[in-house]
Amino acid sequence: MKVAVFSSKPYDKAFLTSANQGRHELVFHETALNTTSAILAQDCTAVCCFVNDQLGADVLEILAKQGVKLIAMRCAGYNQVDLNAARAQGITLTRVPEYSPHAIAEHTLALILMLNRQLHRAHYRVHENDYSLDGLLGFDLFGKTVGVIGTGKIGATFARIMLGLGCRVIAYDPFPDEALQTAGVDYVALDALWSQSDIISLHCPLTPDNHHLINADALLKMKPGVMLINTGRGGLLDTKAVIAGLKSRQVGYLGLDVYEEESDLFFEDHSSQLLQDDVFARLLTFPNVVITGHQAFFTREALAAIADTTLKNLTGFEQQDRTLMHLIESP
Ligand SMILES: NC(=O)c1ccc[n+]([C@@H]2O[C@H](COP(=O)([O-])OP(=O)(O)OC[C@H]3O[C@@H](n4cnc5c(N)ncnc54)[C@H](O)[C@@H]3O)[C@@H](O)[C@H]2O)c1
Repeated sequence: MKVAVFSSKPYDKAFLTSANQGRHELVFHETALNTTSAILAQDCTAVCCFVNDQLGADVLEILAKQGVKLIAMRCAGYNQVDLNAARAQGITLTRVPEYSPHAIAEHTLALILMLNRQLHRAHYRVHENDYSLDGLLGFDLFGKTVGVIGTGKIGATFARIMLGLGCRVIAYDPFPDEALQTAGVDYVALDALWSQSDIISLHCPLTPDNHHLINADALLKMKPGVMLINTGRGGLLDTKAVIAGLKSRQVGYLGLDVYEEESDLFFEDHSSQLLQDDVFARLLTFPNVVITGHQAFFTREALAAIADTTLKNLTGFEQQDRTLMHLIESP
């Protein structure tokens, strides 16, 4: 089967080619999928996409007209896919529901430790022969309350890590996980999570219902100086409201691996260009904000698992064997 792989980086090519073993004809394109680049999928039965490829109704229509029958997402989230339009166009959707929840959960912990112990600032001080500690004061994680929003595969893994560090873990999820409750996680209402948490971490999918879940109202209910961590999806957090919270010190620390407008920025080297996004530029001015460019998933184990499941999805579609496929069901 001929497959156009969009937004492909050298590491995607390496892991997908290795998992493919020559079975499918993979055509790699560095460009992201959008209305202009969709033409590159001509003659392809499938396209393989990543988090910032555009899969709105307009792109899906172009793909369908060119004969594309399958969109194989090589990620877990699919908030950018117009599911109704895909169904209307008769396009099948697959994804990689699980690759390494540890990769994202461990990166979440890295952001927490970096912010708390000011490692980003300490690193530069030492390189400037400055060993003063003023301004680097942290706090013990032991005994602090961590609020986890969404306790699926990643949130549950993260919750267990924080329990292991001696934190009190509270969570909000419409579908509580009994095993986590047994392990010591208390499920609470959102308002209680806002008011009790020293650290709040987002691990739910972005849906129309929870866009800007963290907004000005929610921020007012939180403990002053709260630490916010978002490795979920950028749209879960109202960035402008959080910037106001940082300025008033209601938000004490902010760790982001995702950003609302990341599709214009992340995964590319823009170092010789001027940054045009003023909101993002403001975030970069705070000493208590750490941002990574959607790299939480980026471990060897995760990339190997993503490639393996993506190839199974392609082969399952070709063989019409649903047991091999991880389908995204229509709403
Ligand atoms: N930064 C990264 O590199 C990266 C990588 C993978 C996934 N993610 C993000 O992490 C999210 C979670 O991934 P997962 O594999 O744990 O998914 P999952 O499907 O296993 O778990 C999601 C959980 O969120 C819960 N949920 C849904 N809506 C909610 C809401 N409004 N409030 C609270 N909980 C809600 C669900 O009940 C479920 O338990 C993905 O949807 C994706 O957006 C980020």
